[in-house]
Amino acid sequence: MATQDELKKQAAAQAVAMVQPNTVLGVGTGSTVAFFIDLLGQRNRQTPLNLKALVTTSSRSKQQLEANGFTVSELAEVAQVDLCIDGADRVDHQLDGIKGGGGALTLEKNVAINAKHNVWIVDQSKVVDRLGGFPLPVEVLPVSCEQNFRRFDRQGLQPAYRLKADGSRYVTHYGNYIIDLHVDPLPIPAGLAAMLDSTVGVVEHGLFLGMTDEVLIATESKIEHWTRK
Ligand SMILES: O=C(CO)[C@H](O)[C@H](O)COP(=O)(O)O
Repeated sequence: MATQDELKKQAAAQAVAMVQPNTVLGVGTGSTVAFFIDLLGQRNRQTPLNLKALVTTSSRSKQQLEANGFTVSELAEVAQVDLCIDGADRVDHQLDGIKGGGGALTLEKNVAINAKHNVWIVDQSKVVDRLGGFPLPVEVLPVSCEQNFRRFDRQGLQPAYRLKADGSRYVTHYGNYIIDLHVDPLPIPAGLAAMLDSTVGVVEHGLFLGMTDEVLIATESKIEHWTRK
């Protein structure tokens, strides 16, 4: 039986084959994407891809890309991303998902929304019938985080600040906190997304609805290839 890491690597390898030379590539964050970056580096060393530009969604991925010989640009420096490859924490059969387990949701959503084509790479453990089974991250401004925490609590969303190993609050790349909501399954994801989108002090949330075009799912027997209808 393949390990979870072997499955992640298989999905990553398939995504590497989708990258076209002379394009602008977006690269996400996470352990599956980490396999993608190393395999992309291998391919680029064998046959240079001459990417026009490459943007990424975290300092972790940036470091790894640079270690693989890539030059990384800021999103603001590129007009549009041709293809974005990212992981996901959960994905349902409508290709909606929960992301942000690694805390990079704000930049991930900004890169994804500015990409012509989005592909998620996941192993079979991420697939769900109904979105849930994973805390929903919400990035909040520190200035109103307590009010929003209490608001989420009153709404029954079971909020918890994301903490670091030392017990202090996790701080995002942009200096904000993450409140994880523990609702499983999410009853009406689109309604929750709309509520969060209109909550002052919420910077972004991990509901990625209608955003990805394809999902590559590594299962024991094959790579399933789901595309948005
Ligand atoms: O959204 C993310 C980071 O914010 C990742 O894409 C998501 O957490 C999946 O990570 P992994 O491939 O390690 O399971």
